[in-house]
Amino acid sequence: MYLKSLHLRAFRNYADQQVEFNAQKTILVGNNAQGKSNLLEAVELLSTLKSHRASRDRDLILEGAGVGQILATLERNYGQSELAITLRSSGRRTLARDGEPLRRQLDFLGVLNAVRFSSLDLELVRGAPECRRNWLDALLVQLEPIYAHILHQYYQVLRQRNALLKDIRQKETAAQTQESQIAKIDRDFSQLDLWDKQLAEIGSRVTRRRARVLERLAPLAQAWHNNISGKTEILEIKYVPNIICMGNDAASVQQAFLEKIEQRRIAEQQLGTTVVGPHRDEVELIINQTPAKSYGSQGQQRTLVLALKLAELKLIEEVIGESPLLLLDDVLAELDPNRQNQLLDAIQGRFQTLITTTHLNSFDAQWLKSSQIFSVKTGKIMNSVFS
Ligand SMILES: Nc1ncnc2c1ncn2[C@@H]1O[C@H](COP(=O)(O)OP(=O)(O)OP(=O)(O)O)[C@@H](O)[C@H]1O
Repeated sequence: MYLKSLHLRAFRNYADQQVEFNAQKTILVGNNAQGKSNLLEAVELLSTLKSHRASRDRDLILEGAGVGQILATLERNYGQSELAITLRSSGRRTLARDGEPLRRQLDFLGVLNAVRFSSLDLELVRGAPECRRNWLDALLVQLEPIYAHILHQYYQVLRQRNALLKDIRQKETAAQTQESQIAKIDRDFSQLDLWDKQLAEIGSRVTRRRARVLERLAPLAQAWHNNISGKTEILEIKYVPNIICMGNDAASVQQAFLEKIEQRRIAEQQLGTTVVGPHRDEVELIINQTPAKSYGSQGQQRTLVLALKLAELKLIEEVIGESPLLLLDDVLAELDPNRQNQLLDAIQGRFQTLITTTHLNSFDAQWLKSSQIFSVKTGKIMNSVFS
């Protein structure tokens, strides 16, 4: 797929900016805080409808404006697509594809696929399990947009179940002094049974999909890691689901889920929260039999993240049948020449790549020659004197 143009209206620090892409590689060069990452963020939004930096749409809209817009023209094997996201400070977003308003996010997701790689991605190795779950979920949404809906449903059920558990705990405390609370608790328990079933049903869909995607991703990442490390390191990626089950069929996972809920019932009631389910999954990253998180050197961790990102690119390409975009946010200059070359070799003109950087000196001359170079200054993009 190829992003032909992008039009940002009142988005972040861009008032009204049109960008036409005309090379396989685009380099955005500029000082800090000029708007380079903001442009990649717009592409990220087109791809996932989420930003890793903003939780509220209000922050994405140019300060002082009420409405912001991201418009894009994308070329895919099946033809051209026009994408539009309208952001409102009041919070309601609207989406359109080829001029038609879309009611479901699902119909927007999966049109533009992209893999983002930034220095923040080291958190994938170093950060809490949540970072790895989020990464895996974002990848799944790209491969299978319906997963966004499944995940949304799961967190909805989880929230309701947590509220009920909290309520039961409060009533139990009160029941020690008031008889009238006991009947209410009985009613809550029968409601809890219903939530258990829903949690197990939707939660097992999450667990099974995460297991499946890691099964496909792991060998790709292993091969890249082995290659980049000069065959000195062996990477292992292990999915550690909260619900452990021998089979991966829906019935077995659901059964294991319900059994675990039963085992942890007292703990859940005492804590007043759900302790069973994929919101407690972990993905272990192990290099030469040692957890990368605690023992990996910075260099090893960088190699690992690079291997994961290259594996993501390959997997999306395999599943979608088209090459996704690659967004490199200030990351190339941080890689040593060996890793830089590995990455550049892997891209080989196959993936449209948008790169942000504060300086061009670390780039290979050949690379610069074949790239389109823009300079970014206070929310304005100009053709660079280097191109
Ligand atoms: N909603 C907004 N309205 C106006 N300006 C904004 C908004 N959100 C962010 N900015 C501005 O955008 C700039 C940050 O841009 P960006 O994150 O793209 O930096 P960058 O060019 O990638 O730099 P760095 O190399 O530091 O990452 C800051 O000047 C910030 O004040």
